[in-house]
Amino acid sequence: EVYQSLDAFPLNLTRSFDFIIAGGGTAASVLAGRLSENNRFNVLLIEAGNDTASVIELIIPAWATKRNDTEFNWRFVSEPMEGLNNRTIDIPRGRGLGGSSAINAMVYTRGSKDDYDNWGRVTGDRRWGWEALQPYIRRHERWTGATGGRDPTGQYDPKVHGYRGNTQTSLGWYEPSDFDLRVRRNGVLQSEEFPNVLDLNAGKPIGATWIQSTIGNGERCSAARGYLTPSARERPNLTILLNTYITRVLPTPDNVSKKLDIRTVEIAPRYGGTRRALTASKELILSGGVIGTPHILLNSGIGNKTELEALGIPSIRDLPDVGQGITEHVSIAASFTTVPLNQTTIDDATALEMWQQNRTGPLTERFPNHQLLWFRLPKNATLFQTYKDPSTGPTSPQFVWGLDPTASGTLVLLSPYSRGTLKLSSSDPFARPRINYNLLSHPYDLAALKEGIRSLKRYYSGPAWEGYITGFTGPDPDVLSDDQFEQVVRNGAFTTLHPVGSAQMSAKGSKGGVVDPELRVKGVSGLRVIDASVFPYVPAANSQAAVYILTERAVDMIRDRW
Ligand SMILES: Cc1cc2nc3c(=O)[nH]c(=O)nc-3n(C[C@H](O)[C@H](O)[C@H](O)COP(=O)(O)OP(=O)(O)OC[C@H]3O[C@@H](n4cnc5c(N)ncnc54)[C@H](O)[C@@H]3O)c2cc1C
Repeated sequence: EVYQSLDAFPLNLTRSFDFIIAGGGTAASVLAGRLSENNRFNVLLIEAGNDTASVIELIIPAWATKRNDTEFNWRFVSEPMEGLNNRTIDIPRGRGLGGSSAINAMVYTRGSKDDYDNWGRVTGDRRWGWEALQPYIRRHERWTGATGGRDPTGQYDPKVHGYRGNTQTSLGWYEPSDFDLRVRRNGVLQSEEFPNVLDLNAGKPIGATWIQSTIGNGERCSAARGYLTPSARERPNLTILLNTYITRVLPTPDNVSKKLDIRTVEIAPRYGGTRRALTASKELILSGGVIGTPHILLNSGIGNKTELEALGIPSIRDLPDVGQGITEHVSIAASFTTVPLNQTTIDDATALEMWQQNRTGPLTERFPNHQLLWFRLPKNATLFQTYKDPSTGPTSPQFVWGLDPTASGTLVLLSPYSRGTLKLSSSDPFARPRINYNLLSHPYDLAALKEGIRSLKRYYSGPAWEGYITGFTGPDPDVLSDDQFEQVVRNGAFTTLHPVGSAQMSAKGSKGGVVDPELRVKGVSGLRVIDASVFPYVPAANSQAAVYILTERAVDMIRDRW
């Protein structure tokens, strides 16, 4: 059953809930869908926003940004960052069922083998490594081929996909363009540094890859649409409560064990009002995302004791790492010039007709480019004489660049050293938290972006680009002085919306971190955190696939326990 608001939610619910999932986003939708498959489990999911599943702008892939309003987007704003010459940046995050997966750009990239092996290393738990995660990597996915049914042979590896999962994935509807073929030709001619890769989701995405998306039959497949399907919503053991704000999690008052037990969630109507408390009989699972989760923990008195008490919030568990260590990809714009391009475009009315008639055409895509270039710097790059490479290993790209026919775009640094923080601004749970990613606070990140630009220059000087690329507009570290380059980057850098790691998992005995490798809050029983906040490192990839993988893994940990 779906309740539209707390007011509509019956006060005298006789049912008790085995699991309460606090937050209704990407991870939460997977949890609610999977746990309620077992009719022994009574599951309640609580979400601050509205339903998203039938909002047309959130279904048509090219229309994703049309609902960039506060209904479906929290629209946080960062604090001024020193590394960005005191600029603030916008921090969009999904609000509504499916969370960020309902408003994101749908790019489907799992990351590299080393990304996951590194999770296994830092948590001392091999279950988080690439090989051990293979069943979960496939379990969430339903590969659907290419939109419109064209033959995608040679653009993906059928062996590495899942076919029976909930998240529909696909290649785009377009046939490869002359530009795409030029990219592939260059992949052969420059195969040493920029090879062609058959499938970006096979564990070693280094080279030119075709883009895959969480799109099925020309429609966005958010976590809400994939897991909270009409038939899942009909389950008598699944309750969804919308437009309800989680203020805090609360300790169990009559707890007899010495260990702090937390299974109660305090909630209020979306815009404030009388608060209520609900207790799970088995577990409370926090899935508020990279901003919501640490915000709720801190509001509850779980975090840095000194800082919380200074705000007048009684500490119930001193965990100084709550809100610490947020990692986000940092990016800069760069542009090359090309010979005049003869690009045909389809007008808006025709595009809409194509989508309506048979779910084809440009509205089935979010981006105009069909391929991505993932790359690493040469092993002997002088930069590594000064800095240890922060990327997780040789299968992890250090950069990604969208291969757009205009040869202009965004260069993304995938493994930055800089780490950020989230802190409370007041003891009011409705007050916005103070978010500072500290972008470009570590000198490696700036130095790496400089080398990344040089790699792009080498790429576009490859033999296949003769007669196509005519120049480089910049920012060019070989033309600008060091100081000029630095100022261009600091004044222009932005992010790619993949923040993670505000409540990180760490090894069982480790004093650092917020959750153990089973994602239980350290020193607390009854409470897990399952979402992107637990990632100890940002993957060298867009972050949603890793959330699906992590959550499917976590579902089995919960099932094993109960
Ligand atoms: C605009 C945008 C574009 C992106 N593009 C891509 C992309 O192309 N590919 C990709 O892989 N990744 C992309 N990402 C990132 C990816 O979507 C996220 O990493 C992932 O969805 C996060 O999942 P999550 O479960 O951790 O959090 P979310 O999905 O954000 O879920 C958190 C949920 O908790 C709810 N919540 C928070 N606080 C409270 C509270 N106090 N009370 C009640 N509910 C609360 C929120 O409303 C939300 O529904 C993008 C993200 C954004 C915002």
